[in-house]
Amino acid sequence: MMKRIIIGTRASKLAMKQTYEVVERLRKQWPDLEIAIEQIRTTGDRVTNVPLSQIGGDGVFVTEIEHALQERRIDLAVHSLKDLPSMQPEGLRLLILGPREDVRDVLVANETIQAQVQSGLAPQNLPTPLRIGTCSLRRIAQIRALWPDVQILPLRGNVDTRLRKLEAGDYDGIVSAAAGLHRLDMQQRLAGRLSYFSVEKLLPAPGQGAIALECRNEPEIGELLAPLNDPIVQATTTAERMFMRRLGAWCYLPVAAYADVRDGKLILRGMVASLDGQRRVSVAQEMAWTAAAGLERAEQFGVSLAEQALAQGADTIISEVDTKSMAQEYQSV
Ligand SMILES: NCc1[nH]cc(CCC(=O)O)c1CC(=O)O
Repeated sequence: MMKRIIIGTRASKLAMKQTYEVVERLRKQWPDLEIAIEQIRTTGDRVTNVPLSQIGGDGVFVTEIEHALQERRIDLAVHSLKDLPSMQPEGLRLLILGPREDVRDVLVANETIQAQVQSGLAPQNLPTPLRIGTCSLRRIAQIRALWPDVQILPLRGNVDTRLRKLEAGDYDGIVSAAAGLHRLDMQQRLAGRLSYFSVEKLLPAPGQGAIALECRNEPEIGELLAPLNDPIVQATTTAERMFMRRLGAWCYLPVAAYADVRDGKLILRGMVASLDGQRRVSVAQEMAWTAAAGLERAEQFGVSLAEQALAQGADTIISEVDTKSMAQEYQSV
């Protein structure tokens, strides 16, 4: 059994909060384990004024951390699963922590539409044009389907930066993952200004709300982390990520997927939409799920749902997304 481990993480508030959560869980499980934390600066942290897709797209928040794992400078990395590319690097594996945070996206309103948020956001009550900040193609496509006249404005940065830009009056509202706001205990501060999108209205990104533990594929560290693994969240997020991977969807495409397990059934929903919100392929499928079914079943399930989406025209929608021009401004997480 290992006596000491080094955990690598980004330095953002959200990343540190997630890391401390993991440290606490490890301490409970292994009281004698020595734990050190090493903060790692990623390309995504260094370059903040340029759209993510221009500085390398996929993996800008994780590549440096994965190198540190491969070079044995750290033993464990804590990530938001959503930030990880759907292809796993050689020699590294993922264990998913449970429980999963709220998977939904949420609209954070500024005072221009706060009253409408409280009365339920009927489209006819919203200002025209409604100015919404997001950089995610997945959110853009689905928000345009909900509110056809919406004006989408690019918005990047960590949670604090995004909220600061909202307070400055640049937007009527911004759309974020509820999980990030909840983990940073922002609900109180934002009370009365939050309007949650049901997953039916705005399907989340694969892995949204889940924390991933990444380590070398070696038995010693695997043994240490196994008790923290949540097999259900591991299976559902695996299905979501395989849906994404089969579509060849790098993080700048408008692709969404969400799975959960209810009454012994794994239900997976997937969606691909055009950026104008006009065309959409939505697919769903369920299978009996028990822990014994194994992850491979969940993987195949994600692939087969993606193939259904392709058969219904998802490939046309994907190929029509003008990735060159869109990639300059937006990403999809
Ligand atoms: N790269 C953005 C990112 N990565 C993880 C989260 C939130 C937490 C989560 O979904 O687990 C966010 C913020 C957002 O999308 O609004």
